[in-house]
Amino acid sequence: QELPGDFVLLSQIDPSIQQDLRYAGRHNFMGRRIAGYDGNECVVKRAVGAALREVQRELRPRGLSLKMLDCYRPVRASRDMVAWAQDGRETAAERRYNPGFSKAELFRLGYIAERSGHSTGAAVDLTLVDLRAPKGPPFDPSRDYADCTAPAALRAPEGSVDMGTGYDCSDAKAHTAARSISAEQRRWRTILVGAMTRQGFVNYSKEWWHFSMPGVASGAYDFPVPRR
Ligand SMILES: C[C@@H](N)C(=O)N[C@H](C)C(=O)O
Ligand SMILES: [Zn+2]
Repeated sequence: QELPGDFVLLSQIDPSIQQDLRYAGRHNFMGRRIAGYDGNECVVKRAVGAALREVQRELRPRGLSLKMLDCYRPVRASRDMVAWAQDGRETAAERRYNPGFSKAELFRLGYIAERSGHSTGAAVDLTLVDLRAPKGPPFDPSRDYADCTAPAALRAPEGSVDMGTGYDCSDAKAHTAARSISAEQRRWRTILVGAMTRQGFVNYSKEWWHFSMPGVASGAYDFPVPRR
């Protein structure tokens, strides 16, 4: 597959890193595939991919794996998010991701960026999978799950360790340093942030899952996320 600039498929750098690009399907805050996500394939700048391979190398002997939730994001996807946030409607399923305020506030409060670092290939959203834990149920789009701040057994399943909130939970509980989580949830966040920081990534304080690599970005791109 031809990719512009210095972009690579993460699967070619480290196929052991799990991928569940949530914006390529229905299990996300918009409840549908987001524009530009033609496939579930993590694309990043080469330096980011190399650093993720090193993070994975550190985690694997501990029985853990990275799971990518978002990688390179086409500019058209951010435009789709802006239009959705301003459409004046809000379903209960959408509200699960921002239980404390309306989706129209998501950009002003810093939970989604109009010009996202993801579009440069230098930012990623990710979590940890405990390779020794049982697999857990799949996401069922017809079910009424509890909101993203609820206990893990009640919220939509994500097939990953319990970080205290679901992915893309726009709430103070998702702030990386939140005090309102358990010691075990804090321990998982500390493991993820520690492993990523050691390879040069910087965490975004409002989202335990969002990391970027300084010095790698060189402009925003709009090619579609490829199919596998
Ligand atoms: C939307 C969320 N996954 C995210 O990535 N937020 C940051 C702020 C962004 O949009 O760049
Ligand atoms: Zn992100």
